Amino acid sequence: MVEREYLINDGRSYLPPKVSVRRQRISKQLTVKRCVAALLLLSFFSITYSIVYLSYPFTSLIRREWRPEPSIMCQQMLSGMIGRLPVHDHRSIGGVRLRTDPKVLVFVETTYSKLGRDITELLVYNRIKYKVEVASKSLPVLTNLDKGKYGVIVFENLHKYLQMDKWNRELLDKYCREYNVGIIGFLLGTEERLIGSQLRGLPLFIHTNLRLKDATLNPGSPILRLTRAGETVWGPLPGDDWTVFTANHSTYEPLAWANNNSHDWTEPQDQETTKTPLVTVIQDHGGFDSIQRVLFGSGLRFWLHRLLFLDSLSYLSHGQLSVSLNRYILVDVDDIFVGERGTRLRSEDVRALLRTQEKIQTMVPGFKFNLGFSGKYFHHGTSEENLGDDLLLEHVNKFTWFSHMWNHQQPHLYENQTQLELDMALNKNFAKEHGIPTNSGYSVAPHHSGVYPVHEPLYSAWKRVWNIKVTSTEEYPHLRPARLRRGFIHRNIMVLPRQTCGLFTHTILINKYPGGREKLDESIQGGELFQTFVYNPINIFMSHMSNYGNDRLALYTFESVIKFLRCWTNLKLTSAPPHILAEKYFSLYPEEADPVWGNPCHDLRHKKIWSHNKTCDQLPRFLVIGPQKTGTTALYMFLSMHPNISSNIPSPETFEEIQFFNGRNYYRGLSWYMDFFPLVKNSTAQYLFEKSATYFDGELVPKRAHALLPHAKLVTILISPAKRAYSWYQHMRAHSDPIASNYSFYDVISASDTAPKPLRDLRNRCLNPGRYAQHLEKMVTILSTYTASYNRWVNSYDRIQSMLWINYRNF
Ligand SMILES: Nc1ncnc2c1ncn2[C@@H]1O[C@H](COP(=O)(O)OS(=O)(=O)O)[C@@H](OP(=O)(O)O)[C@H]1O
Repeated sequence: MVEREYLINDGRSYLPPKVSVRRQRISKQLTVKRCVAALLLLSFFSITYSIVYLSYPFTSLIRREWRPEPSIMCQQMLSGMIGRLPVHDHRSIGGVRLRTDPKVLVFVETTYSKLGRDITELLVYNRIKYKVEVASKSLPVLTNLDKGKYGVIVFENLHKYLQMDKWNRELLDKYCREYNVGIIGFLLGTEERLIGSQLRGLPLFIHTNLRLKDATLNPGSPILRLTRAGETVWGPLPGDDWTVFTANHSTYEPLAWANNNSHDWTEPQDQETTKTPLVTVIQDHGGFDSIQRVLFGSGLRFWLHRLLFLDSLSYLSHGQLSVSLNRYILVDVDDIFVGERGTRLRSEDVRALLRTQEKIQTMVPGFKFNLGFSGKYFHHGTSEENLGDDLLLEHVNKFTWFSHMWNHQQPHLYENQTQLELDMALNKNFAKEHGIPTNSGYSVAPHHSGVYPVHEPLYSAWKRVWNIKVTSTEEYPHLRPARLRRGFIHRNIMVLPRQTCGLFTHTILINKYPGGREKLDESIQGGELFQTFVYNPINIFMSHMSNYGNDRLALYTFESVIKFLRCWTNLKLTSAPPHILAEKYFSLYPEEADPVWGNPCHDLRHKKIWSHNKTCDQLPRFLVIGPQKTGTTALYMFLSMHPNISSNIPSPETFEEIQFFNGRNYYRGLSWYMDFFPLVKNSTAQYLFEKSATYFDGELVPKRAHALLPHAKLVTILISPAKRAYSWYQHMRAHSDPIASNYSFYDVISASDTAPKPLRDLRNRCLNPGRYAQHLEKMVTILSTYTASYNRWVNSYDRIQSMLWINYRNF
């Protein structure tokens, strides 16, 4: 029977009452069935979900098709020309009369100007020495004993050079000609747009305030050494204040050019400029006034300019300021076996790791991923991830390996050295059982703990259990900025600076990358990561296991950046085991072997990874620095009598003096020093102090004391230098020194430079500490270089002045 529906007058359907009851019954039955079906469906999904969830946590639902693939490709890669073209050696051009270790002289607009800071930071990164002068002041001394002090002169604002007063300009130009030194100048945007304006005194014209795109290099330029030509940086260039050059003389040769990207420029001559490439960096060969120059139409915001700047320094200094083209790479993969379930490596990830490693090996000879393992968490993943663990071990010899902590515990949390060693031994036993090599001599501490600030038990345990020779950290002397990271050697363990690649344990998915995928790509393509490779001859990168599973961001990152480096630079990439890298590092930078102990309490991050047993209350608040024989022992005794003042406990070797900052004791480390200031319960002493009379003339003391105790007061007593010298002579006689016993005081102090060495040594110890003005001046100068601003410099100076204690009666 057909049930009819009637339309009521408002357009809705209406059923007659009898039909409606039957229909309601049917509808009720249907609803029950639907509910049951829905319930069944829901239970099915919940069971399935919990099964999935139990074996793979949420992260396994990652959409793997979004995983980024390294797609960097360039003409030179395609043509197979990479590594075949000769690289310019700037040393072969022209003679120079520079000192062996020339600096760069940088003229800045103000001490705070942005580009000036960019320039000096770049120089610091590349360890190129420099001197900064504010332009328009008088010139610094340019020569020393007929040798030029500066290899290149840089002007943050070229106009400051062009508008220099006649005298200084002539002096500077004369220096450049006579010592064969070149000038680098930057031209930035102007308040009003200049069009075809001539640069004062030069046959060169500029257009300013342009927007540009698509930068290309002149492949024939002799300046290119580090930088490789042949590619184009497509797209808009950073900034809207570019200056471009047009020349009226054959001395000029373009180094880089780009296309106009300014839509608002409608003047007739610009119709031409929109089509012809515009010169953004130009070389002056010196054909006009015998001075070579490289002029930049924008600052260092554009990454390519950073490379061109380094090449210009090299070219204009005739190779005296060239950076090496060799780059060593080591990629540490920390936390092997440690990651959480669902974020670890599966078999397919391990296979991808091997494939990428093979690809990188074709570009970086000797490259192997360096895997840092914590054995306790082996097979702690899902069943698929456990297969990944097995596959890593199947290919154990394809990688290099190093030990993390057995249980990933931070070493500074162990006060008990035996326990620390036992845990390390567990990891070693694990390695032996699973065929992992144990002889790399390299290890890394979880979270950098114990490496710096130094936790002595870690160094001892590393030596005893693993015979560690090398480690690496990003904590010394401070986490940021990266350009200031340095190495040091402690207890024969070489600590290398470690670089970050922009990925951390939590950075596992491209669509969650902080700042978006563009941020990572920017870092790879000319940005921070790319520049890390360019500036550091030895690169040890930190990455984590989770970066190689999931979206495999680390594989993407390293393969991409290596390709990008090959497209844009002539750097020779290679790899070597950590101990070889460490030896190379300290032969390149021998001055870094000496550590500098900072105060862990001045850095939150350092405090966090410092032993809980330590406290900065155990450090002195003032130092009596000498000089010797001025009554320092008497002062030490008088001060110690004061109930609010307490001195160090005596040293078994040097009695009341610790002699930490001036000699070999410094290498015993901070903990050793602090042990001289034990915390005494219920003590009223608020002021701890230390007296070591040899600090006064100790070469390294100002730097070291300032690093550890930047706020400490320094106390010095000055008496007549003659009386001081005589007192020292008597002191040596009293100690039966053979020279003092056999020579008169007059003989000693008047000994010539040809006298026997022991006699000269005694003469020096008598006379040198008494050169008060010299030592105080050095102290002030050193302290001022370690302080950031003028105000702090004044404070440092005051620090010495206020505590200068002149014993007039003895003068
Ligand atoms: N109160 C007081 N005032 C001034 N001078 C004093 C005082 N007490 C000791 N002395 C004299 O200081 C000389 C020892 O100096 P130091 O203690 O600095 O010597 S040391 O460097 O620690 O060995 C030593 O000098 P000489 O006797 O001339 O050798 C001490 O006699």
